[in-house]
Amino acid sequence: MREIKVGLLGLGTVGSGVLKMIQENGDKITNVTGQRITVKTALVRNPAKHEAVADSVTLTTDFAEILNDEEIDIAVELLGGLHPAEEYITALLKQHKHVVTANKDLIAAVGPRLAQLAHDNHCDLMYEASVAGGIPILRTIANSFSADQILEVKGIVNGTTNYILTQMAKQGLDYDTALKQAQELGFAEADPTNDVKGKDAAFKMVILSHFAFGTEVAVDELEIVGIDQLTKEDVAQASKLGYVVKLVGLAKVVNHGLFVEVAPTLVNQSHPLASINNENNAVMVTGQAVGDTLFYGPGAGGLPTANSVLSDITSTTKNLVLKTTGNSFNNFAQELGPADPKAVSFPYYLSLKMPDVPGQMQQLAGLMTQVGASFQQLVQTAAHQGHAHVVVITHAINQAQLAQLKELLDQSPTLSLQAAYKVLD
Ligand SMILES: NC(=O)C1=CN([C@@H]2O[C@H](COP(=O)(O)OP(=O)(O)OC[C@H]3O[C@@H](n4cnc5c(N)ncnc54)[C@H](OP(=O)(O)O)[C@@H]3O)[C@@H](O)[C@H]2O)C=CC1
Ligand SMILES: N[C@@H](CC=O)C(=O)O
Repeated sequence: MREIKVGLLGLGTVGSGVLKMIQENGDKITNVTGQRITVKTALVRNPAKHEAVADSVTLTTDFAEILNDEEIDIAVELLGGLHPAEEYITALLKQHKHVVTANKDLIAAVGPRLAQLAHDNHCDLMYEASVAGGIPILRTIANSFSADQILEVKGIVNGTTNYILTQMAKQGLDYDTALKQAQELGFAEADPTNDVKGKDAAFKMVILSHFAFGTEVAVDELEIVGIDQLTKEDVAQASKLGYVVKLVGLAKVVNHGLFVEVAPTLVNQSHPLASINNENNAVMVTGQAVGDTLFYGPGAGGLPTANSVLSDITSTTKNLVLKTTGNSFNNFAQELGPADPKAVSFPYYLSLKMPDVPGQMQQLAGLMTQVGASFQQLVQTAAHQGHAHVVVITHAINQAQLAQLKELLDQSPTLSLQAAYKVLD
């Protein structure tokens, strides 16, 4: 039996989970892979923080100790952020070390370049944990949907925002307290801006799109709206109308074009995504042959994410034994342009403020008619300080109609659009 030595880059929430699993589940891992996997060295910023594990693993602040250690076969990058992660992974692959990472920021930005570099150096580069934490979704799409045409992938792919929304809706917590709890529980990124602004979910949708549709999408090509502008009033109003507000990522092929978006969405209470609470994630994959499938589990947290990292470590270990390293994690590639905005339709929830004077509703109805939109539901809440608040759910309108309606409302001297969220029934 060979000993496969791992170098860990990072010993935080996920890194310490990986170390714990390797140390505690060693026998099971050996049973499955036929090899003994051990962590030899861990790169950290502050070794004093990690004294508890100092007798079982060498702690270092010098990346070269892992890069130049010929005994280390697999390096696991769990530092987070673009730099120095990109430089370290590049150097490791050039040094013929196999790499496992959970870094969605990096894979969404330069994944294809790193995959090519891995291939050129006959190395594995795997990143199951980069999407939806503990849900094994990337390998499932790559392996189990290999022959089906995927039509749509949608879901809740950020644990922090789902935790915040759940705690606000069910426990009545305010936004800041819920975010603080998500940070303390290890769900949020070191800087949670990307979580709450929807960018973390967008990175994951970029990676999912690459696997599901074979297409490279740049994160700055996506429409991204976070939860930081969401009001308690909209959440409460949605609830009265029978909806739960969730941060939903959606990627869909429409007429040979790809539509990808991350935005707060009103999800009908009877929809499977409505019951996904706290840090849990769920990804719905719709295939032409298989129909709708749903994958559910913890989307953040040390041990659940570590389990996905371990699935990559054990896969790479098996490849090492079989001498089959260097194959791409995702083999599907095709060109898809952006979807025609006129072909992508959803009902929308519109929240509007207007002076509490006669004639405003007629004006709104006039603008809606101008773009070919119509009311499905309309609720007028009690006027306050001379202003009325009106909530509308439209029948399905396409993205071009929505953009036109937003423009008309922008030009209106009296009607003010506060929020526009897509509706999933
Ligand atoms: N937390 C989660 O639930 C999930 C996280 N991920 C991803 O996993 C990765 C790790 O996340 P997480 O464990 O939460 O992050 P943490 O912030 O908890 O841990 C980061 C670790 O990296 C070390 N580190 C950071 N920068 C450097 C550096 N320049 N040099 C040396 N060491 C460094 C830190 O050292 P020190 O301890 O000394 O400060 C720490 O041990 C990220 O890419 C994240 O997006 C993916 C899915 C879920
Ligand atoms: N910050 C991320 C961690 C997992 O990817 C999240 O909250 O989902």
